Amino acid sequence: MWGLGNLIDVVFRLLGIRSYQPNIEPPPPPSPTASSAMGDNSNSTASTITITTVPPSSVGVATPAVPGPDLVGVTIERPLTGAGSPNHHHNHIPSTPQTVTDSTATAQWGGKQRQQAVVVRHAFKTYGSKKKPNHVLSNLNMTVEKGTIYGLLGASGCGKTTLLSCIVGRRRLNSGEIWVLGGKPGTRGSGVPGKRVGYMPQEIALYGEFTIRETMQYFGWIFGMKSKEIKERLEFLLNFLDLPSQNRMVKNLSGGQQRRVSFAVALMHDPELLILDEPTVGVDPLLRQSIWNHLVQITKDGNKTVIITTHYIEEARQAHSIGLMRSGKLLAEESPAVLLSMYGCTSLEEVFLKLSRKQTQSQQAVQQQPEPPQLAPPNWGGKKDVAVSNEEGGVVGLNFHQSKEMLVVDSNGHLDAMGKSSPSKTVADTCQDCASGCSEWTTTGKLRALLQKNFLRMWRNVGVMLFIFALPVMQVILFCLAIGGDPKDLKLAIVNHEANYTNMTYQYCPTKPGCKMEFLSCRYLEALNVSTIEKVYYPDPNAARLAVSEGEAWGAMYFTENFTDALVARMALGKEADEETLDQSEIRVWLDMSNQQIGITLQRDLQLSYQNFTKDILRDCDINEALASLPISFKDPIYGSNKPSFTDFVAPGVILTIVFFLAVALTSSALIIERMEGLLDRSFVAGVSPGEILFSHVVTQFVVMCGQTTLVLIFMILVFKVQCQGDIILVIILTILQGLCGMCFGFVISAICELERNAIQLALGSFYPTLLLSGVIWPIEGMPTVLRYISTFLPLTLATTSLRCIMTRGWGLDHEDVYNGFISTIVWIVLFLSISFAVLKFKKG
Ligand SMILES: Nc1ncnc2c1ncn2[C@@H]1O[C@H](COP(=O)(O)OP(=O)(O)OP(=O)(O)O)[C@@H](O)[C@H]1O
Repeated sequence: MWGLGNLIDVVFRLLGIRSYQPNIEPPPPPSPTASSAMGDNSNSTASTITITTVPPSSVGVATPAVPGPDLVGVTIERPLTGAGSPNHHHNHIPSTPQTVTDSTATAQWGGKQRQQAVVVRHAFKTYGSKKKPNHVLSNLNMTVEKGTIYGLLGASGCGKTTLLSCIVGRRRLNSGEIWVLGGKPGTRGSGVPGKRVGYMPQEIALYGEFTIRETMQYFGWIFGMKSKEIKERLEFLLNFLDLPSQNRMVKNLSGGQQRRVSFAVALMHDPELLILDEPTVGVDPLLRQSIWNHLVQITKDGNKTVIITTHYIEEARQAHSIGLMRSGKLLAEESPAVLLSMYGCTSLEEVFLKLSRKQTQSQQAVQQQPEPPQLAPPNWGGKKDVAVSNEEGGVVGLNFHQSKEMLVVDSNGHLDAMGKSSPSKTVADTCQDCASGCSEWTTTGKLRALLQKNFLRMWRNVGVMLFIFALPVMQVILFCLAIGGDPKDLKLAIVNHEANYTNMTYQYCPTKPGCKMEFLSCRYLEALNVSTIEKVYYPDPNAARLAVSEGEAWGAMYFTENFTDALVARMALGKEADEETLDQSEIRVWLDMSNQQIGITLQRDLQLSYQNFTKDILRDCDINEALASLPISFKDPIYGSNKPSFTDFVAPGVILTIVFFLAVALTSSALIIERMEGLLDRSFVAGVSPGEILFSHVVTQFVVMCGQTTLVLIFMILVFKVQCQGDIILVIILTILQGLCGMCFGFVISAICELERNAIQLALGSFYPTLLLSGVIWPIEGMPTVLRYISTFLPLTLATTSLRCIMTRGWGLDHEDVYNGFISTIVWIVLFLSISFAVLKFKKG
């Protein structure tokens, strides 16, 4: 009879609310198919439902090739339906995992009741787009009993790794259900991913720059082990796996040694469930045998379970059960001895070939049928358990009686995927065992491990260290030396017909000091002795202009023969001056304005020099020199100086850009490299959450950022004297915040990009638009209106304005322009962090 829990759950379901019970999934009503397999009891209203098992074969006793303890004398219960012979091709996988509470109906190994460590039901998994799906798992069912070694065999690419990654919670099925150690992987309190599982992925997935000891310490800390425990375990594993000195760097080990270290990591915390993806590749036969012996040993007491994939099919004879996988299904799931006798083969390879042929034939037969059965989505209970019937129709000759022990709904309607060796211990209990540890958002061990890992990786990589600290300094130095200075030695082609032409570098031109109106052109040319201009002399205006057109000079200047007389007449006559006087008194200049900065500099210096020249004459003649100025008087500016520096304008934006994009560069690849090397997955499976990974990187980067910011500001402000009128504390805080913002943007990039190449492209691709649109090198007031709006919503724009206001105007946080920069930066940080956290959390294949 359903308990109150079920009733509440049904009400919740009707209301569309998923009730929360740690690790307990409310079971769907039993399907008719399951019912028939269960016999009458399935419909019983008794407090427990007793289910029979589907038998393996007529062979009731499976004797493994390498008999391990508990393996002799296997008793598997007979079905009530009597459809258990392999010849019946009966595929009675219960559509819903159900618990057996009647001990007579459970599988027994050596007289012991077996619990189920892993149950996979109706698993479907595709990669690729909906239009072109690559079906990797197609209605796969699998049962791994606790305390056994389960060998998962199959050709390359058949989906073994995919299945394992779904079991450890790193990938999600498209549909179907997986139960691991009584809970669903990835659910709260299940301990999976986490310390209940030891996972050895196919790739090495180790930090190359760590020593063996540091590697084990890292994972040991993550698993919450004490330093003493780690040391002891390390010593055992070094001996057991014949590893070299614990101080050897992983990257300097041979391929086989690296695989053994990887295996040691999986064994480190002595987990309940070991998932090993090809652990024996590249391992010599002696060690391979000792690995297998160890696996047999640890499963001896019935508490540890091992799932292992291997390409050496024959070595899997030592497993208690074998799952032969092909085309996304298990062709068979049985003990090696049963498989061999059932198919009359002498090797497992033969069995596999036989089964594969049968599967191909059955698929062809199905295709020839007028109405091929649809591959229906899995149906957990209810009337149409189509998936089960399809298996029968689609995979002829397969023995799917893997459910030696089914799962039964207990009196409270709770699902016991473990098969319950102790009636008092339910799945809920099992899961709650670890709930205290699993529900903590983090542990000091994990943080310690992650932080040490980040710092150690940087420390061990001198190139990265130099990059981190030398690059911003170099950028500042280069910026201050290369940008904003006045152009120097710009060639000006001068033609002065008041003096005789001598040669290009020299022209005799007498200057008369005091209030003497002679050779005024020479006096002006003397006033033109500025560092910007290098004078070159030409005999006539045409030659000078030709020099400009040929790029030999930036401008040509011409004084007429009677320049001095005409200029004096112009000043004396004032409004009476005739056209010719005006024309002759003119200094004619032709500039090359193709380079705006150079053209403007020349214009500025020619005009300033002329003003100085006239003021000098007027002063010598006791006339008010103010007459030489335009009647617009620029008083001392309120902010800045009368001779504004481009450096001061650009510096705030450059400081932020350097810190922002260095952080992007550092972080954007950090996660990708770890992910590509399988390290991220390994840490996730060990129980590290995306939040913890992000947090550890934020802390590491923050320390780095403080160093970078200090260096950038010291060089900018103290060494190169870029003006900073405001509070330096505000400058520091805003710069560090921008660094954090860049780091979070880097996280987003690394979370969404699969390849480092794509991350670099995205980071570089975002650099120029951000730089150009953020008002760093040109005022946003000069942009079209639409771009100005877009610009406002970029992470660097308001921050640049804010920093500029602090540094050049000396404003504080009470000014809108200043606090807007802080607010926008914080908003961007939160946004980027949320995006990367969400992507990391939900981006499973
Ligand atoms: N992330 C992915 N995106 C797209 N396709 C994938 C992805 N991972 C695996 N596949 C494809 O899924 C199929 C199964 O791959 P999987 O790695 O699970 O096979 P496998 O049985 O473990 O192979 P092997 O024994 O060679 O390791 C392959 O065709 C593979 O190309």
